Amino acid sequence: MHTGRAYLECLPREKAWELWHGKLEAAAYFADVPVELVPVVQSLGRVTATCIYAGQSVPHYNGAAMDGIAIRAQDTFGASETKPVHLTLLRNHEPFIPGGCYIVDTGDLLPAETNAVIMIEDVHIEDALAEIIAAATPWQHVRIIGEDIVVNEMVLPEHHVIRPPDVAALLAAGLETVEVISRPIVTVIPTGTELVPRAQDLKPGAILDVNSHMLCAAVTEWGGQGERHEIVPDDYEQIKQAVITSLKTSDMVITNAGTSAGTEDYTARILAELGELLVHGVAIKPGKPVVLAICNGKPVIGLPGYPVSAMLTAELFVRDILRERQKLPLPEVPVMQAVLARQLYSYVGVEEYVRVSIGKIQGKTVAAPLSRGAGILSSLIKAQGVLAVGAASPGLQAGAAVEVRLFDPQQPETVLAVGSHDLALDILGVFLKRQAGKLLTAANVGSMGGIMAIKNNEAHLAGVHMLDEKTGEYNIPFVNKYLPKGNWQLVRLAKREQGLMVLPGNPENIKGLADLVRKNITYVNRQRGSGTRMLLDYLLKKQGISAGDMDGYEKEVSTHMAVAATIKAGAADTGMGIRAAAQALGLEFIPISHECYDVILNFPPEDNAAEAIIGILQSAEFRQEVERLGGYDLTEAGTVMAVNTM
Ligand SMILES: Nc1nc2c(c(=O)[nH]1)N[C@H]1C(S)=C(S)[C@@H](COP(=O)(O)OP(=O)(O)OC[C@H]3O[C@@H](n4cnc5c(N)ncnc54)[C@H](O)[C@@H]3O)O[C@H]1N2
Ligand code: MOO
Repeated sequence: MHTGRAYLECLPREKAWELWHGKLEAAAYFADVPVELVPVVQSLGRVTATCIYAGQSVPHYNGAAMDGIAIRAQDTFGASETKPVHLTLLRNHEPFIPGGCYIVDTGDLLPAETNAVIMIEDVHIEDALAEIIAAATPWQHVRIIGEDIVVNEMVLPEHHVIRPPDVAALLAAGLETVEVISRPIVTVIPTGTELVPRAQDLKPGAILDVNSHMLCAAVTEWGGQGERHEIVPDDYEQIKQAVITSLKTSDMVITNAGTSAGTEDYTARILAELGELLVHGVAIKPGKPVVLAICNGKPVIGLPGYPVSAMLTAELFVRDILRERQKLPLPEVPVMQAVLARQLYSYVGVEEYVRVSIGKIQGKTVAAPLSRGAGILSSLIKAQGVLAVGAASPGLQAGAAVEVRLFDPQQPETVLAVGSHDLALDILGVFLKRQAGKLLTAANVGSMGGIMAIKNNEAHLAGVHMLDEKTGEYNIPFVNKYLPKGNWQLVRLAKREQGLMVLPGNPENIKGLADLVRKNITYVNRQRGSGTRMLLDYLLKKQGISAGDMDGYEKEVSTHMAVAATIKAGAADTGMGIRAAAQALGLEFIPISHECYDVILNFPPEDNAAEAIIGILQSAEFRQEVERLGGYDLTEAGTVMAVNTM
């Protein structure tokens, strides 16, 4: 039965954490932790449960620390260059006699009754006699018993993360096993009737379960042991049973999806029934509907279904709980100060996490926001970090100082591309990494957004394809108009084939733009300001076709792929876009025109990146790789179309 009550109360993140952590602490979740014995040779990264004491001394015998002769020190007293001492060389099995010595190698057991070693380079051996010209001090060049570790001495303290030299020290101290804190077992239960386990089972409306694998991987990264439960459909009793069963074998249970207000979102009610529901709803975005509960003294957490929400809430509410349970140190979060590349609106009352690409441009570090949708998993892949827009903030202005939480403290040198995206840019990124060791990061904001980013020194590179209706010329009039200053150059990347996409077999027999005004032909358009829309308007005007006579001119979508998907779904007969999009969805393509996709490069003169990029664009390897995508002509790639050095 659905109660209709959506959320308890959206708590601020800090409050939710305090409640969550406080209750777990009160339940002794961080104190009573299971331990286990593991072979020392498999203990890397584990955390010692107790202090570990040596079972034997290291070394456990007195041994030679150098190659040389083992002697009794008092036999050498008084030796000098003018009064050398001669010692008798004894064989290994011969008993020691005063004035005798043995040849030893580093690590050899020191022969009985000797107490020092003289290095071989300080000895002259002739006729079974060793001549020395300096006195030795007792125990010189000898590794004495326990020099390193003494039996019963503490080798490692408790709650110590075992590193490679620790493995060696434990073994040297005579230990074969070590008591460590057990890895917390975390069962991840993917819920949702729409979920399927394998890509081959996908059909419209079905969703591939990727989150459970992502969350198990995250648990592993945080020291735990992720156990994936099989998919449970949206059924109150089945989810409840899955949680009950999982609780028996786990230290923590994560359910994924079903946290929100939908008719089949049961998580919160189930957890309230099974234990104490602490939180349902945190004032964060993404991740608002997260559910936190304690059942049988164990944390049970309902993570939202959208992948980005699931990942970010796991980082907020799972990671440090697991680390603390294992006594693992909480790593310091690396942060970087940056300026925001463009304006960001945000909801007041929720803390919003925006994934960003980062680049250092003309001396300042710029953070360019990426797609914000909770379902846009690729934003987490492309981003170098996340910035939090505080709950009280309605948003941030372009140029605002922000602090970015970095995913990786080691930031490679980046080339930040802001503008219109094209598949060729991804390939440029691969070449740039190979040849110049730089990472190409991209934020897609359209051509005009790219020009503005260059103008404000907030991008190294901008992809642009803008047609000037008056001259029929691409890009050059725009850079000259909007970028009167700055150290930029406009470089040709490709000519892209633009055309009409139609269903396979071209059922309406569309041949060109003139067909768009035919009765019964429906069109799907690109949004105003997009390069494709500019091109269509230009060509319509040139051919004297009135947009008003078209059915669907007003129907707008915002990507090439969305045009293709609309036609594929039968919601329009045709629409304009690039060949690669038609190819991707198996549509037929009627070529209409070519457009010029160029890049504006913005690097200081001393930076060789611009040169490297132009070199790549001109290379045969790059051209071939891009042309293979279909619909690209790279004959002019790498040609500088316009420059400005003001
Ligand atoms: N009326 C309202 N609707 C929604 C609200 C709201 O406040 N009022 N909140 C939205 C927010 S915010 C989020 S986040 C989501 C959370 O949704 P649920 O946790 O209930 O999850 P589902 O609706 O079942 O799934 C959301 C989405 O994620 C996909 N999904 C689920 N599991 C997986 C998985 N294992 N692997 C990959 N993808 C998965 C699922 O198919 C859906 O597409 O609710 C909003 N709605
Ligand atoms: O909380 Mo949801 O994750 O904002 O989309």
